[in-house]
Amino acid sequence: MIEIDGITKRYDGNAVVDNVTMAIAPRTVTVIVGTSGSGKTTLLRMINRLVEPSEGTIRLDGEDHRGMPGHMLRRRIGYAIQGHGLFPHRTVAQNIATVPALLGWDRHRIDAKVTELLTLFQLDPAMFAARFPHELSGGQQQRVGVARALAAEPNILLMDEPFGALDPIIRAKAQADLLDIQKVLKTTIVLVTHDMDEAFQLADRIAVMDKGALVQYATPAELVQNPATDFVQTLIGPSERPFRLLSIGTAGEAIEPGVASGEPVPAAMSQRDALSHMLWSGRNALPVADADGTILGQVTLEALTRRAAKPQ
Ligand SMILES: Nc1ncnc2c1ncn2[C@@H]1O[C@H](COP(=O)(O)OP(=O)(O)OP(=O)(O)O)[C@@H](O)[C@H]1O
Repeated sequence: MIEIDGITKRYDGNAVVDNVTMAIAPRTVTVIVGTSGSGKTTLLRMINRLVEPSEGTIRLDGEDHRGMPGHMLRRRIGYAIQGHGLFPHRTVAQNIATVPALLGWDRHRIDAKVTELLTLFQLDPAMFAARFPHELSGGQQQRVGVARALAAEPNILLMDEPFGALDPIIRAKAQADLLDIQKVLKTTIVLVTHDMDEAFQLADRIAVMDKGALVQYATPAELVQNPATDFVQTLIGPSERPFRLLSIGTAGEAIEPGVASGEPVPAAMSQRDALSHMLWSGRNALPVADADGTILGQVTLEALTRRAAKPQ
């Protein structure tokens, strides 16, 4: 649990983060969004004390995070940034091993962790461990950056625009991989992004910042259905509202009994993508299959229309 309590950061008397209070539940993904300069990065960096708060408290599992020196705290909290920040003259394995080595892990444990993480991030250890960052693609460097942040098995991973430099296809894959990895490692993730699509794809809860203030902190669905301010409404994009609602539910959740014809869609597919399939194939119902290909029922245009509508 991360409890942020009345946290403020002032530079030259100006509050760039202003009295923010929020609680982040363990093993969830919280995404901080807002316009440029709204204080997102400053708020994130106060959690690991890369920026020292001017006022307020942050408690990690009940303990004031000022209870240990900043550099020790940062060894316990993973931190991944845009452009990955890898050390150019260290190999992939040495980069990933950075914090475990600082913590004094023995060689065997470090090697096992490097191999485990490279495998988890779909980078063959035999091929990648000894390479240098410049011998990797941008997407591979980004994965190594996140692997490095996770190496010391932190409970908390802070991510600042981690996918900002990736092209849209690699980015979508990186987002999906992050969710898979989060389910395995059960890390609490706090991620800053400009990209509302990314926020809706990843977040259990979204924190919206505007001029240093936290204007809404809610689930993606609540944000669409009940935006706290005009700013939140604008950020979501009024014409996007139905599609955002569909993007957070799966075809499996909209399933109904019945037999539809044609190629099935997976139950895990988002309702938004299911709608897209329907429109593109000119059908008004699609069969839905589980991971083994067993047909579970159908999803209909009518059901999706109902789910995309403003709640009454
Ligand atoms: N060290 C500093 N000294 C003075 N002002 C600062 C400092 N760091 C940040 N600021 C100011 O604080 C405000 C918030 O900055 P921050 O980087 O947290 O915003 P952000 O929402 O992450 O922006 P972006 O999306 O553009 O990265 C900005 O106006 C910035 O200029």
